[in-house]
Amino acid sequence: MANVRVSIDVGDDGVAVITICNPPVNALSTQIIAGLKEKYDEAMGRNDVKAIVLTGEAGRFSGGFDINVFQKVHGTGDISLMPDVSVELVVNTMEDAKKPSVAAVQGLALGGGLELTMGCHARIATPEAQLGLPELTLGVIPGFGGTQRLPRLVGISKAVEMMLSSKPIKSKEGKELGLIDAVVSSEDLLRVSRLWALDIAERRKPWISSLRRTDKLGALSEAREIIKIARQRARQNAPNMPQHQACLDAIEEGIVYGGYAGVLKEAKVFKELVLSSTSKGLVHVFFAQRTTSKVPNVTDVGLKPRRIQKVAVIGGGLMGSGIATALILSNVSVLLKEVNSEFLQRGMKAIAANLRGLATKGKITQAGVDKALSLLKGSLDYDEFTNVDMVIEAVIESIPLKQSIFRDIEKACPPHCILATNTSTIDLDVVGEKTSSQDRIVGAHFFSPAHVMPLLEVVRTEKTSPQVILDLMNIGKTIKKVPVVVGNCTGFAVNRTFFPYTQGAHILLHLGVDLFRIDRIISSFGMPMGPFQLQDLAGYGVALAVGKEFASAFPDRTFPSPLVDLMVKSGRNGKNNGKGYYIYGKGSKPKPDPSVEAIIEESRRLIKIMSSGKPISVSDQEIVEMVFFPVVNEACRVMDEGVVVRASDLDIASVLGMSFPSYRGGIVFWADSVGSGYIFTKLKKWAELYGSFFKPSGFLEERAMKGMPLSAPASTPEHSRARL
Ligand SMILES: C[C@H](O)CC(=O)SCCNC(=O)CCNC(=O)[C@H](O)C(C)(C)COP(=O)(O)OP(=O)(O)OC[C@H]1O[C@@H](n2cnc3c(N)ncnc32)[C@H](O)[C@@H]1OP(=O)(O)O
Repeated sequence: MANVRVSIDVGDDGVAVITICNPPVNALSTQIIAGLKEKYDEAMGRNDVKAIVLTGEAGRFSGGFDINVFQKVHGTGDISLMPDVSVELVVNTMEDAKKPSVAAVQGLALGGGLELTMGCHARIATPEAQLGLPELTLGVIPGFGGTQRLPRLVGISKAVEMMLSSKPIKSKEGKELGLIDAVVSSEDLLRVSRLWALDIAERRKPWISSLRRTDKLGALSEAREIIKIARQRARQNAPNMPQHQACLDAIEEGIVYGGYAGVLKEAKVFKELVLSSTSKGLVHVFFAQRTTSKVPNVTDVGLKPRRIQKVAVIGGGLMGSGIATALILSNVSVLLKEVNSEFLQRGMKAIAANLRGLATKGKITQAGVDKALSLLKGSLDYDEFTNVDMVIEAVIESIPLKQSIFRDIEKACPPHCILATNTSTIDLDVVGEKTSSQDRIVGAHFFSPAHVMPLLEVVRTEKTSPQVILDLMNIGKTIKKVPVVVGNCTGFAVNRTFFPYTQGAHILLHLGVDLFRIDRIISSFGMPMGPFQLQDLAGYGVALAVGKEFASAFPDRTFPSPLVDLMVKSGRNGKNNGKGYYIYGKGSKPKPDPSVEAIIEESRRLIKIMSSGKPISVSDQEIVEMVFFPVVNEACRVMDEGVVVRASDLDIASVLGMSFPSYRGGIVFWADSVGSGYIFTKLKKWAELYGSFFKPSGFLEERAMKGMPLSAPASTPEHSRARL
């Protein structure tokens, strides 16, 4: 591509400005890396060049190594596609050169971008610049020397924190830590950087190679202690993810044997990790998340999102107050409507409490809380709905109530206003049945707590206009959600796909498998908690209501477990009343409650699915499969019916809506790593043994027979009975 290049511009002052240009984030593609080497060689060879300033075009230094290359390596298994940057470019060409380099950093320097700056002899940055090493989020470790140079510039403790958390810092903090040498305005950036480079060349300022520094490393025993603690923490916080320990290995190697040995170790470990399944999953999620914003016939037809300044939220309960919180936090004015002043006050208080919670966790400042609250107004009628751009209804799941609200808001709101509902169970066509505004009716399905959970299902009906979908996607992004456009069906994409999750677990339990073993195994697979603990958390009211919903929509594949009913009868309601499958005490971890065993036995007696009353014997792997393969089976139906635009949207929905482990790439990606044939065979066997709940769908069977991945796009248009 013509606009992908590295340019060199030598001034009268003898400074060569080398600029990376690869829109939009100046990613370090193979071409850019070759260009950097070439321009550096040119600068070294020219007599009129005394020093170098390295920078990025269009206000961004660099978003790091080109992640597309990882994807190519994953697709081909060919690790030789990775260019040799760490030694060849950063050490030999830049850091050990006979002319000094200064990095002029604007916008962002992430991953390989920040690593290039650390190979320079000084770094000048503008105040807003973001500096970070987020490689671990892609299943790898920094691979251009970051594991060695960052500890030498900012000290081991901070470097470990930055790498393991993947969180960037701003220039001001970078300056305090010693990562940045000077913070200047963007107008001054190049001028100051040129002077700085000349000052180094002419020895007015020190010529420092980061890799050779040791002054920030401290005593060996201290360094080892920091790493030991970090290892323990990573084992707890990032189980199943090898990159955390591997990153610490590389840091430790450099501390013990010196920076250069560390660079070599880093390069070796980096290449191994690039080929890991963790990296494959995480890189897939990176691109899949960005692909959700590309919706055929919506985002590719030249429409522009309209500005949404004021939103009315109807209902100040758990969901309504969460949604309102998310909106005001992102500068959108909210009118909160309730039926009486008591409920309104309760809603307003809940919003204030949400904000306080975020402030306590240090996520926003007190000024941020005040600013957000100034955008909130309460209302008991529709008088002020005349100038709202969008309404989000979030009242209880009652069809007549929702229908009457939609009739009212159709009259009260301006004709451009988007009419959205947060229903999770009611058909949108039914919600809007009594209006003549079907084209502006859309689902805005948030997940609880709405101000925290990142997913927003944008539910469209056959009549919702592309403009309305685009507007909702846009406001979703404004409030920092990831909008995924889905079709209108029972449970939409996430709840529909995951309803067999708990069902599968209940079948296993009734086949005699220990409840706490199921939860333990599913947690170690990577879910934040097992299906039973999740039921405790959501409350049994939700479990019963949702169970009924799915039983009537999909009677052929619902397992009629009597257990939740029995739990309620015995006075349990999960976490809400402290008594569920687990016992919940204040401030302590949930403890398995052995007394539920009697209730489970009663449930088993009622349902009698154990053949000759004997528990089945299953391996840990089979437990994972009996819980997740039915989920994959439902995902197949969701894809077949066109409820999602593409398979990878379901991956993102599963990761962000259900906390399916991102390092497994999402539900469909994971299923493909297991293989459609294997899943089909297993489900077929279980269907014969345990009934129709496990019966493989037509879509799965077809893919299995053809040996096709589940994520492959449908080969014929009629394959997909698009519901979108
Ligand atoms: C060897 C080294 O140590 C290894 C590495 O450097 S690994 C890479 C480390 N860098 C990262 O992880 C940063 C990844 N990128 C990001 O976090 C964000 O994209 C960002 C903060 C840079 C910009 O965010 P934002 O402005 O919201 O734009 P965003 O939509 O995410 O990205 C814009 C486009 O750039 C692409 N992009 C971003 N970073 C990229 C990268 N490092 N490589 C390739 N493409 C990249 C995105 O895929 C997207 O493409 P699309 O428009 O075709 O969908």
